Amino acid sequence: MTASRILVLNSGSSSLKYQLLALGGDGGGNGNAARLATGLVERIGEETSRLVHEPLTTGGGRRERDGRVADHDAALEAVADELAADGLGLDAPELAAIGHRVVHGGLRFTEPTLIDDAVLTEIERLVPVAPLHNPANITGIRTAQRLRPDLPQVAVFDTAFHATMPESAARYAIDVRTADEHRVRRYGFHGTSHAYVSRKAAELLGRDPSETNLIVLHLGNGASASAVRGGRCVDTSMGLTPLEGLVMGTRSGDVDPAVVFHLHRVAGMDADAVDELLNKRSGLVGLCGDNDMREIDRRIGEGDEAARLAFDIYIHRLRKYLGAYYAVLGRVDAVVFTAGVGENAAPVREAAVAGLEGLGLAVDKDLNAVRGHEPRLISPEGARVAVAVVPTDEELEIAEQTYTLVSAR
Ligand SMILES: Nc1ncnc2c1ncn2[C@@H]1O[C@H](COP(=O)(O)OP(=O)(O)O)[C@@H](O)[C@H]1O
Ligand SMILES: CC(=O)OP(=O)(O)O
Ligand SMILES: [Mg+2]
Repeated sequence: MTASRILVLNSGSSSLKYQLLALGGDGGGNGNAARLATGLVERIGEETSRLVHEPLTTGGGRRERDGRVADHDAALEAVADELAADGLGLDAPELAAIGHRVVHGGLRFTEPTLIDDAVLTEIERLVPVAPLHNPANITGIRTAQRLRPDLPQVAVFDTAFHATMPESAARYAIDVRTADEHRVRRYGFHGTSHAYVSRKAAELLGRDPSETNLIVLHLGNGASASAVRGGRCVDTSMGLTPLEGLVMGTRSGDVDPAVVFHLHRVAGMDADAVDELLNKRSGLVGLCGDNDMREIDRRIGEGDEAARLAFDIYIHRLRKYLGAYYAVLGRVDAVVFTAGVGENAAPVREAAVAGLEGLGLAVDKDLNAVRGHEPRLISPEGARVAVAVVPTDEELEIAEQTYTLVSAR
């Protein structure tokens, strides 16, 4: 059987990550998916944009291009050129569909969805509740439609996995009529990652996912925790928007909502100014000027007080959610770390569970220091609760969901 190619686009506020995969054919690694090319365009809109492209099957090496990429439209054009140079262009007949990561799907979208005008309008309507993400996702979709109007375009939503949250976790304790009228509730994000990592973690533990309870910590630039019972999400730390919960690279996570009125009344900041403060000038960058955990780690090593305090605040919040989700689940089989920080920052993992032996939680120092791309346990042998590192792969998950949907048409 010949494979179908799926191009996956993950458009962030200032970046475009992409992967081209072949699915449904014979052979190939990773189940039956083979990765053909991967890359990213970062710092879109700045003078110092950079494109990194890596063909994975042609034997050609990794290519980097520096120079301004004005917007997401130009970014996708540049990616299309790189793919074409490898004989993997968007005009290839093997290309079966384009899968898009869409961050906010609201109440309506809880499954992978074929994109038409009505779907696009609904994704646009959700821009106010995902202001950093949905606009970039929409540009990605429009450009892809322009380049290949004949191809199915599929949206895979970050919110979908969290649709199973019970009302007790999904509702805020505010006036019900106001909440319902404006659809103010907790949606949760990074769901594609939480779902993928939950399945992989159960596999690593040798357990049936339907009988496995997990706390999944997706710690990237954006960060969120999920409580997963038997493969279904029962609580997650992000809410109406991807601002609630953990301390992130540039986002505050939880604050007293009165901070917003206070800054309005005493500092004259309007809604947009506070929005910008909490989303872009808070979190690690607001606390110490850096949002990259590698840099923070280096500064801590030099005795930098601000970096130390930023790290401590980050860890304190993470531990609070760990404790909360332990109580939500009652029985926990594993705590699972994923995404850029979770997969790479051993000091974060160590500090997150330090002193929690009473809860059955510990990391083995040597196992925690191991680096790698495979799912692995880092808890001591025989530990009551496993602690694991499971690399996420949102692109593979989106490709598989996209392939399943278009193959069934
Ligand atoms: N080797 C590393 N050590 C510590 N932290 C790392 C390392 N590599 C990446 N990170 C962290 O991961 C973050 C990016 O995570 P990622 O999951 O790629 O985020 P996003 O998908 O939101 O762009 C970086 O900002 C940095 O803090
Ligand atoms: C929803 C979200 O926060 O996504 P990211 O981590 O990619 O910014
Ligand atoms: Mg991410």
